[in-house]
Amino acid sequence: MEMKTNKEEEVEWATTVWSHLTALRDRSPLIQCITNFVSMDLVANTLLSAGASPAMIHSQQEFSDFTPHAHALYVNVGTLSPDWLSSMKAAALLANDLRKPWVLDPVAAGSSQFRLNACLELLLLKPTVIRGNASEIIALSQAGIDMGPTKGVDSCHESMDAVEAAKFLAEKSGSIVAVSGAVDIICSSKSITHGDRLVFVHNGVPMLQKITATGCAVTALIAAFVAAADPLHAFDATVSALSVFAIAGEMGMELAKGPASLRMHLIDSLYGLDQPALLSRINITGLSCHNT
Ligand SMILES: Nc1ncnc2c1ncn2[C@@H]1O[C@H](COP(=O)(O)OP(=O)(O)O)[C@@H](O)[C@H]1O
Ligand SMILES: Cc1ncsc1CCOP(=O)(O)O
Ligand SMILES: [Mg+2]
Repeated sequence: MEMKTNKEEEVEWATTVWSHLTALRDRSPLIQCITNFVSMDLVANTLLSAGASPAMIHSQQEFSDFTPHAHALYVNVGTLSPDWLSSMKAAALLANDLRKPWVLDPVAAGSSQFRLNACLELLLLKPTVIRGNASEIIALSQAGIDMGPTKGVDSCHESMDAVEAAKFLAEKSGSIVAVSGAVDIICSSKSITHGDRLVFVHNGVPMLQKITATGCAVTALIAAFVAAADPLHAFDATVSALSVFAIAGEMGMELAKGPASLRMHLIDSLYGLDQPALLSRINITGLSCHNT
């Protein structure tokens, strides 16, 4: 295999991310969201501004009519209760039967035994992608060993501390695993279609952590990018979603005075993101296609 230079890698990623964003805008996929009460507004507005179509449909009675029309399912355990959990499992099973991608956000996975068990049960239903912060991914990878420290929905680890946990979880689950933080990490294991891959996205601004539900919103965006992509390109679609969201955060930060105005400018920047802005900011390391 020929080694690529950093510049070649950067140009290749810029082309990949732009083509995934264009596909999302052209196809405008319908995303079924079963997400927490805190995040519903930001998730829906993020999906709309990126070009997708969100629908918050969480009642099992509606799934047989609605889910066949959705292009992907997004499941988020942020405000979990036992009946929401049965809805989530029913929706994930149906998505699998219909061969539609589904994406899991294990919010605060290590905060209680109920939540951790729920996330592990959902993992058995084979999400296409799992996206969490470092503490969430570490909690899932160590399940049964140690609950570890918790700060609820926020992370008490740096994303780079979760590289080994992410690799382990990707191997164990067969899902693409994404860890958000100062550096976003995306990995998949050799045992799955996407091969043995590890990619780092170096975009974003720390202020994104001061807006509730930005993690939930970027996971929903992953569902939309994966929905608009060929299933074989789900890994690159995941990288693209994380990169586009973080770049919109950087652009929004240039106009913002604090978290509240960043929230507004983030959505505007996502809506208006064009190719020159993307090209000038993109900062991804790791190969953009199978290296075998
Ligand atoms: N220190 C940071 N610097 C730059 N971007 C960050 C930082 N921390 C988080 N982000 C970005 O904020 C968004 C939400 O991630 P994060 O805060 O880790 O999720 P969660 O809300 O699930 O904890 C992601 O786009 C991520 O890249
Ligand atoms: C504050 C809070 N409490 C339960 S869910 C939630 C939102 C968490 O959102 P995120 O993990 O994206 O910051
Ligand atoms: Mg957060």
